Amino acid sequence: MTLSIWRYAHLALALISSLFLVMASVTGAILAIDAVQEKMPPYRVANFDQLTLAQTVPVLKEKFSEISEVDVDHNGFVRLQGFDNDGNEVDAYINPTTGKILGKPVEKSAFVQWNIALHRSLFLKETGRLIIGVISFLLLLIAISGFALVIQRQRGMRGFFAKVIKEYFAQYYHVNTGRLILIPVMVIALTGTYLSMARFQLFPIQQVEHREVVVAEEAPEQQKIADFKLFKNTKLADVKKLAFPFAADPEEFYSLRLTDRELMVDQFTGEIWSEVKYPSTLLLENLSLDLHTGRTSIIWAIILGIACINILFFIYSGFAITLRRRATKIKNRHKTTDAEYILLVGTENGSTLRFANAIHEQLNAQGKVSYLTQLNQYQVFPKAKQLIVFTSTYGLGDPPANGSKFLQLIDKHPQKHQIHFSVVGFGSHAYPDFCEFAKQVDQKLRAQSWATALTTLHTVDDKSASDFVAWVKVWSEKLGIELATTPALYAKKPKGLQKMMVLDRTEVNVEEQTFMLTIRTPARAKFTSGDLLAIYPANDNRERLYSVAKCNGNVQLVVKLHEQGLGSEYLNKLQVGEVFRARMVANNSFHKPKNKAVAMIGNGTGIAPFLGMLSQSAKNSNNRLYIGFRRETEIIKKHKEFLAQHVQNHKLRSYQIAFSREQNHCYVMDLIRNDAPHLAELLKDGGVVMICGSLLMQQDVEKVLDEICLEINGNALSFYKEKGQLLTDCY
Ligand SMILES: Cc1cc2nc3c(=O)[nH]c(=O)nc-3n(C[C@H](O)[C@H](O)[C@H](O)COP(=O)(O)O)c2cc1C
Repeated sequence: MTLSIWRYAHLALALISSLFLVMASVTGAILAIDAVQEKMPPYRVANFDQLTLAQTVPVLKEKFSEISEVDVDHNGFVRLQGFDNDGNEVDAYINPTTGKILGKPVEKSAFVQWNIALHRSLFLKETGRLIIGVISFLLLLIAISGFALVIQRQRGMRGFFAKVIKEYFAQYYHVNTGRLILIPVMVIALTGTYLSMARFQLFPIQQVEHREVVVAEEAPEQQKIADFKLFKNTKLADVKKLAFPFAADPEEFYSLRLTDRELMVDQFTGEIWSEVKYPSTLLLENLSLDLHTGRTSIIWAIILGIACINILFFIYSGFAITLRRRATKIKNRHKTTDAEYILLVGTENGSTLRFANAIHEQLNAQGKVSYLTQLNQYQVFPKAKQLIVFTSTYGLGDPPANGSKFLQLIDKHPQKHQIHFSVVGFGSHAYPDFCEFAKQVDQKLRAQSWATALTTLHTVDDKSASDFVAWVKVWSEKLGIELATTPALYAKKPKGLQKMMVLDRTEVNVEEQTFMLTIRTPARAKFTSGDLLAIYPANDNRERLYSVAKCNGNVQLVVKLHEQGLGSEYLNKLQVGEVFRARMVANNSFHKPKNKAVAMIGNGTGIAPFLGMLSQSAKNSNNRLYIGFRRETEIIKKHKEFLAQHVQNHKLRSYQIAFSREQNHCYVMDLIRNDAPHLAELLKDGGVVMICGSLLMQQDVEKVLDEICLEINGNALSFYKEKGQLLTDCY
């Protein structure tokens, strides 16, 4: 319940303020760059922090005939206005130890000034400033509610910086960067709010007023400025401005502005005539300005810039999370009161709803009266025969947002007749309380007099379609209802499909029923031989995977055409020049290791990745190939040519081909047995065996290899498997 309040508050505030926040963040990031750039010119002298007024003022007085004021800015740059000894007007940054002119002050560019105006007031003067003030305050509330959400997600303050479990990109980085950048964002929001409040004079204004001073008519004797006690004790770094007396008149004095007070100082004796401390509101305003603009520290200015860019990312990822939660809509054809199958869903991020919806749609398609709704919509279902609860778990075994009231509702609305129920829990073993809420629901329903369990509690780990199918099988069998049991049907729809084009193809070989395809991938598709090409032949979520060879930068497939084979028939229909959508799937466990001796073993279409690996091999690689086919067909003659060519250019040491249906009935296992001493030595010396092809061949090959290893090396094949020396990709 509390989770929902924080979440809705966080979302509502973000919705209201997002447009303004985008503007404020973009301009804020630009101004942060400007703050960093401003510090680049080398006008700050090396010993600036140690210098006192007593060291500086006498030097300047000597160098310049007249000085009206000396300003020290937040960068530690000293600016002097006055006249030099030749009577020329001076307004420049100077070296406070020598009086040397270092550079001219430069006005901020029109672009930066435009950004400042937009950032401060949206070009709307006072109205704009008010809006910006409110937005700053909203940002503070967003940061606070975000902080509360992270604490809840991480189960308390202690786990605040504990590992975040990655569900998907937007969620993972929203939380991760959120907790890192929280403090700068809070500082930006708090200081922005304070500056606006000060601007609108929401704090009592205290004027800085000096007391009346009675001045002697005769000027006292001029003391040495370097001996003025106040000047000796005042560091240049604490000075904001020193205004010089106009003339050697006793009524004229030094006006000294420090960070926290203002002083009037006698020009002849250095005595303090009057001293006024700044009110705390003004000090706070200055501090807010320092923190909000990063004007005093280059590192802080950089952090502020990063925080501004991060706010933009928060806005994107926050809305991406929200859209994802709302993506799956519930559609019911029947009324609650008529429904015989009641499907209740508890979901936070929408994935559980996807599974429930798949069952709901199948029941509807079979003419069953099904009703799908959220856990919190639980009520009396007058015609219900079957009740199914699909629910995820969050926090400490807590319900998802839309199931917060469910357990109480069960007590509140007892059903009026006997109903069968079944509970499917969705969770993740990455969390300690695996499917805890589903367990509570199951127990609660078991305790109801009107409820009879149709199945035991089933759990689904990490949205696993095969876990879900295990429940589908049990439930549908008990009721005699036919439901799909192919996991791919319940798996998530593929994303990131890319356009690929068929460059070349061979005809299907009558004997072996195989053909080869050469496919061009988009430039951004990164892959290597041994990776998989995933195709979606029926344009649904049914996926078919093929091992690929990378030849001349293109994908090369060797496909066996199966009768009624969804994938192979689809590929066979593709013509040269045709474009289709697919994606590359990295298959890291079947990449050819570099700089190692490799024995490639396979049968039939299993040759495909090896062709690519040989193409990609360096010269003098220690590769050997053992491959089995039924008969010597045209395609295999082409393979032979390719292999002979690679032996010639030293990418392949040797190759052996077994034909099972030719006269001598040779199998891959026979080739391996014949080469037993070499294979045993290869494994002993750290070489790698790669197997690709049918599962049956893999079993047989592994059996033979095991015998060889035991006999010659004294170790079982499992010994080398554990060391990662056996890589397989069989189907
Ligand atoms: C912040 C957070 C907390 C979670 N806590 C648990 C938990 O305590 N137990 C559990 O089994 N799964 C937990 N999960 C995993 C989800 O229950 C699981 O991913 C589920 O499939 C999500 O379903 P939904 O998308 O329908 O909400 C948690 C996930 C997140 C993001």
